[in-house]
Amino acid sequence: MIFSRFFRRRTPPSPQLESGLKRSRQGIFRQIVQLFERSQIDRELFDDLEALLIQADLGVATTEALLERLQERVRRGEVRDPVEAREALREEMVALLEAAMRNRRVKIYQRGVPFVSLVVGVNGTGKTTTIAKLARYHLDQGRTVLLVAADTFRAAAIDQLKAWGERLGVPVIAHAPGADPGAVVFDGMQAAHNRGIDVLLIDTAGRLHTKSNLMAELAKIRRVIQRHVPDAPHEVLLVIDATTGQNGLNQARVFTEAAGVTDIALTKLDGTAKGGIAFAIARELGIPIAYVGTGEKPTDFAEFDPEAYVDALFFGDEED
Ligand SMILES: Nc1nc2c(ncn2[C@@H]2O[C@H](COP(=O)(O)OP(=O)(O)OP(=O)(O)O)[C@@H](O)[C@H]2O)c(=O)[nH]1
Repeated sequence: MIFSRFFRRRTPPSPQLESGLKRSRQGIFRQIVQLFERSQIDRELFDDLEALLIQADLGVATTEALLERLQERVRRGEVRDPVEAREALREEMVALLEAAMRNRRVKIYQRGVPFVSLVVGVNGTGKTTTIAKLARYHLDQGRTVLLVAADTFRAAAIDQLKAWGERLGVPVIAHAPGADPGAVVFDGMQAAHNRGIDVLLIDTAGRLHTKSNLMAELAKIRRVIQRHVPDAPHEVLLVIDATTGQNGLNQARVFTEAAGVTDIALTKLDGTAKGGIAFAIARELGIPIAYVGTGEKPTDFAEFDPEAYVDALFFGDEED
């Protein structure tokens, strides 16, 4: 447990996060921890920290903002040696994630009114898998779930959602490939009412066509939803693939402008050493990360917690 000597861990470990962030922790974040084994805070330490944070995918703007906060604390005399600087870095990283979390809408689940979640994002980011994970999460909380295959553009997407529905024992509303997504959503809303469903998870088409097409399609889906439940969708969840790094952030900007995104699900954290993308998302989009995906199984999923996330980047139970 070499890392525990360097940072004070405050959150209980989350097994999903701990294993999901292993590559990040054992790669760049280990090097970041090691920077603070030096004897003094100097220019070189900040330069090396800057390079590593950028390498970890925090992006230039977010890295500069973090370094500025740290340097300010050094100037004020609050941070006097590398050990204090490590602790300050941890605090600033948590604060950065928490700032976006303050924009979180409270999720209210009421019996008799379906909670409608519109899941958006580029194909291949893990949208369908995330829907399966969310379905399992809501089932575990005792809620009934219905899946809606509104990504009618690809036959495979419909089949994949049906397969998950079967595995999880959850009904799926689907039409033939090429059908009008609005019509599928209409049937989904009606089925939710008739069956007294608590949570409706809607899979949408993720092809990166023009922003105006994307907006038009999502606006239509919204109108159909609101005919049944005026204050829905209650959640517009954007799925971002962590392995695509800064590119994923650019896609996110398009969807944020087109879809009124309320929450982010950050997937495939297990497949990257660049877990720093979460900080760039939080700071540059200001949208809360609600969930993280840490593998292909429905259980490889966790609600996002800023402290647990930062701690999992710095601590692990590996003995190496
Ligand atoms: N390692 C890992 N793989 C994941 C995760 N989430 C999804 N995947 C995999 O990523 C691939 C794409 O996931 P999908 O859920 O099909 O992605 P999608 O966005 O629905 O994409 P389309 O089906 O192309 O619309 C699949 O092989 C998933 O098993 C994750 O958190 N970790």
